[in-house]
Amino acid sequence: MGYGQAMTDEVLHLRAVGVRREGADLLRELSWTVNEDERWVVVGPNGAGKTTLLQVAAALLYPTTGAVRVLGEELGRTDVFELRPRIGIASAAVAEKVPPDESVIDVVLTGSYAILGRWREEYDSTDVTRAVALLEALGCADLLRRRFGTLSEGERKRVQIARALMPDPELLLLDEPAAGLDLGAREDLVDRLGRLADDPGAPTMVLVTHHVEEVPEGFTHALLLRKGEAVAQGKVDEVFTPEHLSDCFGLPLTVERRDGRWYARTVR
Ligand SMILES: Nc1ncnc2c1ncn2[C@@H]1O[C@H](COP(=O)(O)OP(=O)(O)OP(=O)(O)O)[C@@H](O)[C@H]1O
Repeated sequence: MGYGQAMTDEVLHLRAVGVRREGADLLRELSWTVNEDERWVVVGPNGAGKTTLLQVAAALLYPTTGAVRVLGEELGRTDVFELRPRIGIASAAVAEKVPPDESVIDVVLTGSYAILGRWREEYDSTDVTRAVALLEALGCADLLRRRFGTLSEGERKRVQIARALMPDPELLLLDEPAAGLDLGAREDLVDRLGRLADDPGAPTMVLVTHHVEEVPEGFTHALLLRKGEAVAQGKVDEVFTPEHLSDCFGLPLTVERRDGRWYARTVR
């Protein structure tokens, strides 16, 4: 099949993608395909290129070399302003741009239009009902009148995910959703994401993390990144081996799976 012909269930396709900035290769020769019913985790050490990859997948960053197709549209040949509302993204970069005075309900509502800061948009009652339902599903309906700037880190993460889901995206990208959370908040979030992953009506998901412990049950595939290159990719249990993870993090690791969750530690 030629590159121009998208498979019907393909959501994301990267072919030999490179991203170069100031002489550094942030991504190098990366080829990757994500299909509709898959839930992917992207795992790798600091600086591996995970956030860069998510920016490309979100149609926020064009690759220097190679080709990217997102939801059937080829980057560089499509109107990204039409494409972006079909993609939900929750990341620290997005959260930083939220005005601290913005109410939680408005942070979620403005997700419909992939914009930040409420400014004279009109929302109908179905939008409000949906925003409230999403906040409820993420366990934070009681926060809807609070100002975003007053929330704890864990509360912010959940509100951001509700916001990313607001436009009913076909692709949901989550950049380190559990970073900065305490143990209880992490487990709560991992559990909720696991339930979302199991929902056949949920969007295709890609979740970036440093820790295999943060991979929710129900995530089917993994991509290991190191220095901008893929170390391994495929079904999660074929990728999360001691060999691949040791290679990815550059130290000897043992890995185990218990009750659907993953645990890694250094070999002593
Ligand atoms: N504009 C830039 N110029 C040069 N290097 C850059 C630029 N932007 C990012 N980098 C570098 O690219 C590498 C990949 O960054 P990226 O944020 O994608 O990694 P990451 O895997 O998400 O890292 P982390 O886990 O620490 O968040 C890092 O080493 C970073 O310092």
